[in-house]
Amino acid sequence: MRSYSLIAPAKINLYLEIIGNRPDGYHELAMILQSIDIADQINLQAASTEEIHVYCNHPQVPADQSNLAYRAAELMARQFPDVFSNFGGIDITVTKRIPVAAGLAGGSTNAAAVLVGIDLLWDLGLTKSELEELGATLGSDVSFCISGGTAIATGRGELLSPLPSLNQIHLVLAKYLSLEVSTPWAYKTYRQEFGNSYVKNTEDLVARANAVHSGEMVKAILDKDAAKISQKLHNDLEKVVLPAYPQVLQLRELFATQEGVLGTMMSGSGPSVFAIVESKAQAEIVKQQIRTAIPDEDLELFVTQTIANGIQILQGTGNR
Ligand SMILES: C[C@@](CO)(OP(=O)(O)O)[C@H](O)COP(=O)(O)OP(=O)(O)OC[C@H]1O[C@@H](n2ccc(N)nc2=O)[C@H](O)[C@@H]1O
Ligand SMILES: Nc1ncnc2c1ncn2[C@@H]1O[C@H](COP(=O)(O)OP(=O)(O)O)[C@@H](O)[C@H]1O
Repeated sequence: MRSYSLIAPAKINLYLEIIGNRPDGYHELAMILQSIDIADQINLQAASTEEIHVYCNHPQVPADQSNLAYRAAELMARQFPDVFSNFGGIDITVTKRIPVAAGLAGGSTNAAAVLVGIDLLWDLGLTKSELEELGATLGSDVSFCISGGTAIATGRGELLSPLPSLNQIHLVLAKYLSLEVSTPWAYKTYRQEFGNSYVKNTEDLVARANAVHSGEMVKAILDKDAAKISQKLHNDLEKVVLPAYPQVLQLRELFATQEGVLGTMMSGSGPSVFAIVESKAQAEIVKQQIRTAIPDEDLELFVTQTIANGIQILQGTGNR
């Protein structure tokens, strides 16, 4: 039986600017996305059942048709019905290590891995941009997760311009296990509170998009300068999430006052918060300091780093 194992890394947002409302109800964004080395493992196994099944070890992740990994497989089955009926069903096993509902694109990167894996499993030979186009129909962050690394993302988040790789920037990442922030809530609240300050029509949107402020961050990335990157971190969604979630605000403030922390920011729609530090050794010290300040077992802490890749193939067999 054919099978593939893939590694699906999480992402953080080094920059997230909300440019305006879009006619499709989404928000026009200017983001800089960055892969990190916290990753899930996705195993795909051809099955004789002619059905798609998802198995997942995490209590907060549904193992039904709402799972993004399931939806990615279903999309491929719909796109390539003849190949699907030729190869039969698929068993998908998701081994979760990425914190769930954290602003780290956990579901999106699982979907990206399933697209890449099924392309191999079924010998489809799809190009990166074909896979990215399919990914964009599943979620705004799925396209990025395919190639990962460092990229400017505009539109809904699906229009990508790769940047030179930025590996080995050391990070400490924190997330309260039981705290979840809904992405639709975060954008809706932002629109209600700040919608008047930005543009409403397409012409203005183009003018505003030309004036986004991520240029300084791009320069810092090109210089691979962790200190400069740390000074230019930005996330508009902090304006609505921090006031509504005091625990996230507390984490953000605690990180900012730790010796050795170059910069700190919430990732995506939260509630995870990351800090950039100078070295792995420094990251371990900062992690320990945060643990001492907040001994709550509900707080998950990770020492991690930026990486230059998205979905990676761990192993695969092509024997039918
Ligand atoms: C906030 C970000 C930042 O990278 O990440 P997460 O916090 O989810 O990881 C993304 O914009 C999230 O991407 P993703 O989670 O793929 O979003 P989607 O499934 O496409 O959309 C979820 C919901 O978010 C809102 N949404 C999303 C993207 C966008 N440009 N405008 C929006 O208004 C919409 O309400 C949509 O229904
Ligand atoms: N494969 C998956 N992995 C994680 N979460 C998933 C998955 N499929 C569906 N979900 C659901 O998607 C929601 C968002 O989770 P996740 O993708 O981890 O966060 P975020 O969108 O903040 O990056 C959660 O409520 C979770 O139950």
